[in-house]
Amino acid sequence: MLEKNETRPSGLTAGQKLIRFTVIGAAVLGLGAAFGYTGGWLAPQRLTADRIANTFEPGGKSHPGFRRNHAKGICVTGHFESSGAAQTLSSTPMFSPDASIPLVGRLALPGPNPYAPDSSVPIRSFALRFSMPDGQQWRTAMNSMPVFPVATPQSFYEQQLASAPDPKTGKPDPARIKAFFASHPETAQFRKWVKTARPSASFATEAYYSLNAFVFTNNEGVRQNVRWRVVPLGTPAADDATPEHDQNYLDMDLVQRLSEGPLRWRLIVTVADPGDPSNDATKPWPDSRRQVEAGTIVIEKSQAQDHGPCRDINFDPTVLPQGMAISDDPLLPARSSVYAASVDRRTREGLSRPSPSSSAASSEHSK
Ligand code: HEM
Repeated sequence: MLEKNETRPSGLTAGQKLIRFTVIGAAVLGLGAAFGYTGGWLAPQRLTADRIANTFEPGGKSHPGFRRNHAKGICVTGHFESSGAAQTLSSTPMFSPDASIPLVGRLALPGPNPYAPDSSVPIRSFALRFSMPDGQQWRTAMNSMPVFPVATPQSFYEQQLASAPDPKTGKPDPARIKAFFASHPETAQFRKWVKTARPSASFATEAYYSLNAFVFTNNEGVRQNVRWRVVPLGTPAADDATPEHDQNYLDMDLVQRLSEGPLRWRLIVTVADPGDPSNDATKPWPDSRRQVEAGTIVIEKSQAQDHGPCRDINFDPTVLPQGMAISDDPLLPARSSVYAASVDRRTREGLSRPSPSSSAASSEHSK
């Protein structure tokens, strides 16, 4: 309360007001510019997560509710049985001797089409989310090829553009793909692999690779660069998938195999030698590197992805427990932000509609 004889401050002078408004205006403009920069509106050529995500919607068309990449897939559940051997590499509770960790996974085909024929691509994928008793998680998304075509998000983007369907033919233009490969010699090892790769007729017979490098830290604080892969255990090779196979051959094969018992993969960690590149997924490490068998992945059940437990999971490979961290591989942060853009789009669009692949495996199968 003002005393009777007190006077109010006389107010700001015109000059002071001008300064105040200028400062407020600058702050608002600065904030807007920061949003604009982050959103890529100020620099249309700058590579953003949304711009990469758009490449999975060729011609501006998408399949609402589905993952923007690896759209056709099936959920699986099971657990991981630790051997204890990887405890020397990472302090994660998952690698404690005799740990048994529940998991939710997803087996899938790369590509944005949830109705793609199983024989359309020679690559299959396996994503896993391990949930530890103390609430920590390890999420990993692996592909069935031992080497990635490109090393950087920019090259990935260029490859996506080069292999997009030509609006005139509806098919990728071989000349553009050839030109991309010619200007990207780092794709050589991948091209060599892809020449002999065949689309397998089973998810169960494939090995799946982390491709990116990560850093493991053990209880003594020793840090080492690693990659990992999962290798099928006791599963004889299956035939190649052919165009004659049913659209949902892979799902039906999985359901059939699980009705006979669980499927198993060995989780093998490869430890880098000093000097092995950790920032370049186009360069596999030599086979002679130390291999540590961390344990066994046991898959017991499958569920259609439109109502299964994997549907809403973002298998972001940067979600890691204590004792694991991302490396300096530039693909990892890019993957994290583009997966988030994909999750944002698909969850905003509503629930995935049942796909042909879903209907083939709409009941749970376990033994
Ligand atoms: C910059 C490079 C990459 C980009 C932009 C990219 C993009 C994407 C996107 C948008 C999704 C869908 C995510 C979702 O909606 O949940 C996805 C899924 C997936 N990606 Fe990548 N990816 C990249 C590199 C890789 C690499 C190197 C691997 C292999 C190790 C990989 C393996 C997978 C797998 C397995 C899935 C399916 C996950 C699931 O089943 O939900 N990706 N990717």
